[in-house]
Amino acid sequence: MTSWKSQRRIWDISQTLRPGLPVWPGDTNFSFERTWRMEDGSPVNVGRMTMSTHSGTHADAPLHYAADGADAASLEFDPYIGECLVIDARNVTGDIDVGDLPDLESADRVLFRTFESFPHGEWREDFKAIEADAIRWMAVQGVKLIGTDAPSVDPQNSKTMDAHKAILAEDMRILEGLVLDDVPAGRYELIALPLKIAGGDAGLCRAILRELT
Ligand SMILES: Nc1ccccc1C(=O)C[C@H](N)C(=O)O
Ligand SMILES: [Zn+2]
Ligand SMILES: [Zn+2]
Repeated sequence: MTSWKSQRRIWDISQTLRPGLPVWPGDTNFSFERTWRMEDGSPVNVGRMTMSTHSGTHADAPLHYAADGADAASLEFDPYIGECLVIDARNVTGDIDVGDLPDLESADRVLFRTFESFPHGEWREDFKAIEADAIRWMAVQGVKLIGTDAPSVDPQNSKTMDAHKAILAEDMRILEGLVLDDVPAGRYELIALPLKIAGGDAGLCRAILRELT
């Protein structure tokens, strides 16, 4: 038998898609059901899912926050694969601002851990967002992708979407809903490819971090 054990340690930073997955208030719940069942005599099991494009761990496509923005199927690979810096922002009070940022070590991709423990079982309205100034500051430093364990880079009640707009203006990319509980701050290889959904305003991701060589 082939052994699939990786030489380098891998952290799964994806939420598990399942019924009961916390979703943005008012958005579509995640559901999964079997349409063909082996116990009913089918030669195979086949399922069907219903979900929001922003379920669990996902990448926002620019189309989510710009009417003429790129859809999920048009997203480039490069922002979603490569070296990243995980920042521990658990002790930040309020939203993440420029003064909360450590030395970014020339990272192209930055992921923020804000939760002490990821809320797998409940929706948390009080998540930490990211200030537009902090986004612009990261852009100046060369950051191309911003990720967070929070469900959005803007506060839940935002009407102005300042962080998303700053990200649009800087042509950066976004990952939301990462699970970083077991990941010490530092540098990793990120792999988080969004699903290729034509017209999609976001793409669900299986996101992992891999130990660097
Ligand atoms: N599902 C929604 C319904 C209404 C308003 C926002 C959302 C979001 O999912 C926000 C989000 N994840 C974001 O990209 O910031
Ligand atoms: Zn989103
Ligand atoms: Zn977003």
